[in-house]
Amino acid sequence: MKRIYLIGFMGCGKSAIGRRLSFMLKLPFYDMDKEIVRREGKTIPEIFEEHGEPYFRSLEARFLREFKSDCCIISTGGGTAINAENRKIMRETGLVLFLDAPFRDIWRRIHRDPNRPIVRRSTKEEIESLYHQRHSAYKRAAHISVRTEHRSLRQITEFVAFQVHRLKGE
Ligand SMILES: Nc1ncnc2c1ncn2[C@@H]1O[C@H](COP(=O)(O)OP(=O)(O)OP(=O)(O)O)[C@@H](O)[C@H]1O
Ligand SMILES: O=C(O)C1=C[C@@H](O)[C@@H](O)[C@H](O)C1
Ligand SMILES: [Mg+2]
Repeated sequence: MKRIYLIGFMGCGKSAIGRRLSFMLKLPFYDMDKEIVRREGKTIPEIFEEHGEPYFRSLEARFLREFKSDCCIISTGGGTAINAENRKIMRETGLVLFLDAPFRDIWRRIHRDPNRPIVRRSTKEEIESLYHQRHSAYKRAAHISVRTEHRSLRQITEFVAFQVHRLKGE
């Protein structure tokens, strides 16, 4: 089996679902944001502040280009799927699932989190506009979109696991 990528906007649940899915499917789990933080020895706000956003984007692209393992779950960063080369790599090396959450759920989850530099530097209106701008890139990247509204983390994880088994059986 190839890789399973989770994509979507900040706070849609990529990290939370990825961790649960890895337990359920007994597959290794990689959270791209955490891998980048570990490799750089800096937090994401520090990387943005000290080196700028383009440098962070280059680290995401390099992670995907150089990553070697198969049969694993990868939670991407919220901006990973915006880059066309990243989309191509993900679609060619795995199954790409878009966790499609409504903006009001997203905003409730992220607006007080200091670890997301884009949220820290923007107004609610700016984040909402970014959410709409990015939506079509997530759709383009994904093999499957999963609507998360009114669903618990457990329900979403079970639904994603079901989709993975269904596609494996085809
Ligand atoms: N369907 C859901 N029901 C309840 N809580 C949720 C749901 N989805 C996500 N959450 C919670 O919202 C918070 C943000 O989720 P998470 O960190 O997984 O987002 P993310 O997509 O990884 O964001 P980022 O792109 O910034 O890394 C977490 O506390 C998570 O447990
Ligand atoms: O949506 C984004 O651009 C980001 C999302 C997070 O996962 C991190 O990758 C970082 O905070 C940038
Ligand atoms: Mg995350």
